Amino acid sequence: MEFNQDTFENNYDVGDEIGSGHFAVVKRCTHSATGTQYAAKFIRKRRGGGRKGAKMEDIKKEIEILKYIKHPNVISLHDVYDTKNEVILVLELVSGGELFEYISEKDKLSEEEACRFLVQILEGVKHLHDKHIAHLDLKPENIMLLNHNSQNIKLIDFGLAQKIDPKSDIRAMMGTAEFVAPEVVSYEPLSLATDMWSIGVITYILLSGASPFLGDNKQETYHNITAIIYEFDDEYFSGTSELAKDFIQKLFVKDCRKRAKVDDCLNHPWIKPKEKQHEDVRKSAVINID
Ligand SMILES: Nc1cc2c(nn1)-c1ccccc1CC2
Repeated sequence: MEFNQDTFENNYDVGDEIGSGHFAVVKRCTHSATGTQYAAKFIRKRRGGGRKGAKMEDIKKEIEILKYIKHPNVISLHDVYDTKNEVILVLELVSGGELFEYISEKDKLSEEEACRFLVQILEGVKHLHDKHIAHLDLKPENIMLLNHNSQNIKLIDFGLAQKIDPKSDIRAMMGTAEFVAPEVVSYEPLSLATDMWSIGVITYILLSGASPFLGDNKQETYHNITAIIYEFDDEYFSGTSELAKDFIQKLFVKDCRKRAKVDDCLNHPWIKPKEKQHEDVRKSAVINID
C-alpha cells in the first residue's frame, strides 16, 4: 500500500484533542491550502516486541475497511500519512460530541428521539453488514453527533472492525464489557450478529439511561450477559411502549442465528413509521396486481 511521502505537518495545522481510541489520539486539524477542517487520528505504531502501539496489520485493516465504506452515517477517510512512529488517518470532522455525552446530559430520550438516532445507526450498520463488515465495538462512545445542534450521527472507530466471511472463524476477546455479546464472552465465533446485540444494549441505554447487563465488576457483567440476566425495571421503563421492549428483546437472543438482523430491525414496527408500512403494502399490492 503506498502512502503520501509528503509530511502531514506540511499540509495541516493541528488543533485541540477531540477524542482517543486504541493506541490513538484524535485532534482537530485544518488543511492549510483549503482551510477545510478534519479529524486527524494519530495511531501509535507498535515498535519491536513491545505491547504498546497498534500492529501495522491492524492499522492497515482499519484503513482498508474505511476506504471500502461510504455512507452518510459512517465516518469517511480523506487521507493517510505514514511516519516513523505513527500512522495518521485524516478523517471527516464530526464535532457534535459523543452520543454518550448527549444521553448523559438528557438522562434519557423520548422514544421518538431514540428512534431518530437508532434509524441512522441501523442504516450505517446495514451499509457495513451488506458488505460483510462487522464493527465489533458499537457503543455510545463510538457514535458521534455531526454537530451540537444536529440529530445526525456518524459511526466512528473501526479499530476492531473485521471483514466477516463464512469460512473465517473470528474469535477474540474485544470490545467494552457491558456492550459485548455472549459469543464474545464465551470466546465463540463472532459475526455480524455480534453488532446487533450491541445495538440492543445501545437502545436500552437510549431509552432508560441505564445499562442492562452492567454488574459491580467485569465477572458479574459477563455472567449477566451469558445468562441474559436483565430486566425492564419499572423505575426506568414504566412509560416505555411494548413495541420498544419487543425491539430490544429480539436482539438479546443468545443464539446468533435467531438474533434479529439489521433488516429485521429496520422493518420492526417500532422503527418503521406506520405510514411507511402502509406505503410499502400499497407498493407491493400494485406490483402483485400487474
Ligand atoms: N477512536 C476514535 C475516537 C474518535 C474518532 N475516531 N476514532 C473521531 C473520528 C472523527 C472525528 C472525531 C473523532 C473523535 C473521537
